[in-house]
Amino acid sequence: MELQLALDLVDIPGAKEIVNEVADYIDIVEIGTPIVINEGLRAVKELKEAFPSLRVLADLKIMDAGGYEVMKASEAGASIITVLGVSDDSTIRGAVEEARKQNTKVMVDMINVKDIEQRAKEIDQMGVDYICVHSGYDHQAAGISSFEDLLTIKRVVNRAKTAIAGGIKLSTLPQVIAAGPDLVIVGGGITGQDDKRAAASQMKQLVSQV
Ligand SMILES: O=C([C@H](O)CO)[C@H](O)[C@H](O)COP(=O)(O)O
Repeated sequence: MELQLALDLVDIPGAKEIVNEVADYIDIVEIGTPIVINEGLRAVKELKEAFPSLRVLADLKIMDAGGYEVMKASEAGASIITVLGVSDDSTIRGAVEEARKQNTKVMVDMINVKDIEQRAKEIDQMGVDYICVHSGYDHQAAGISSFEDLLTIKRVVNRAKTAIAGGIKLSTLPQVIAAGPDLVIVGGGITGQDDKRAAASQMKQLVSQV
């Protein structure tokens, strides 16, 4: 099981500062959607250059033009790029085709997918690398968690790796780990702590036991 750090509410220097603190304990660093909106793919490029041994995920949440956008993120240094599960099949297939050419990977974010079971089965057949259940900020504010969705995808996904994101904290991590995702994505559960290094270290210790 791997740990991904999601960076959302910082600029490029702030992102580098946090990764400096926690790099020993994370497998993947995510350049979150808000950073991409503020700073563009330059953020992906700069983080990859600063931390070449880490995989960088570009959380573009692609909804259209999958092939083109995966190409641009891959060229910037991303190893994994996100596409939305609510997108048209052609967008997801285009993203997968381009990722294969670029030797990068596609993660499908299931945020706002209504029928998780049915859509996860369909997407799993499209050759994507990860299927991620996700309770985004707005759902978290409404008290919605994606834990039940994780159990669903664990049951029906056979080919892709499974991942979960959205409001995961040290206190909820053991329950998440027990469900057996391949990848756990944590943002505020690390970046919102006074001692980020300690939080990342404790989380890495837990996910590494599996
Ligand atoms: O994808 C995310 C969100 O939609 C903002 O772009 C976050 O990276 C994801 O939710 C993980 O962050 P936390 O919820 O703070 O753990």
